[in-house]
Amino acid sequence: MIEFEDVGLRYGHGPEILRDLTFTVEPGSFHFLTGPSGSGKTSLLKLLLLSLKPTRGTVRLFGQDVSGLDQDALLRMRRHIGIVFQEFRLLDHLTTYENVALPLRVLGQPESAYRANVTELLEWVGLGERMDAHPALLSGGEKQRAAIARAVIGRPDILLADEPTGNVDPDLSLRLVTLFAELNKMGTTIILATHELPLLDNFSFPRMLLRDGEIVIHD
Ligand SMILES: Nc1ncnc2c1ncn2[C@@H]1O[C@H](COP(=O)(O)OP(=O)(O)OP(=O)(O)O)[C@@H](O)[C@H]1O
Repeated sequence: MIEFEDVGLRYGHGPEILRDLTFTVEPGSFHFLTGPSGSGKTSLLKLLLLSLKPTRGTVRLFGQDVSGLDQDALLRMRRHIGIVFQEFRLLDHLTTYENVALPLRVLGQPESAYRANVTELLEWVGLGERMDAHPALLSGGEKQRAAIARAVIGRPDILLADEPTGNVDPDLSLRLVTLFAELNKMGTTIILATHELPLLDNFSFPRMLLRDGEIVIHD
């Protein structure tokens, strides 16, 4: 599903910040991406999200070398990938329900086609009672669950998460990763970047450890 072969990335004329990345992610798997601050986790997620192109090597997603794809094909592929950003990126002028429904609205779906799915998903992530609230009134954990719901409403094949537990207490962190694990059980491939190593010990998923731009452990 995801194949990297000797991938390198540099920003502008700067040094290579990702080097010699060669790995495969099988469909339906769950990987933690970890490593110290500045090791390149966010940059690697951007390559996976197709918002950055590698400066060398080959990235294959869904069996296709992404370097040969035109803008339309990249956008089509991008629809199969969901992302949860650390800073939520919810729109304050929309309700929680409207934020989660937004990706479907943008695709032109009528509300009658998605209302029941959005409501069901919000109930599943524990926001059934909060769906009419605006994000400013949600707690950090509620915002994060809304961001997760928005990322998965379009049923992406791959879900990327950048430090999704960055702003919440350890108990809630554990519950959020458990939520990702439940999504994974339903078939979504997940790559979750975090530097919270103790949290990972609660789960047996393989870890990719980035150090100075290279993967040093992938088990
Ligand atoms: N747009 C950019 N232009 C130039 N250099 C960048 C850019 N974005 C990131 N970098 C550099 O690339 C390196 C990797 O950064 P990246 O954000 O990918 O690491 P990270 O592991 O996600 O860090 P953190 O855990 O602190 O978020 C760092 O040295 C950073 O300064």
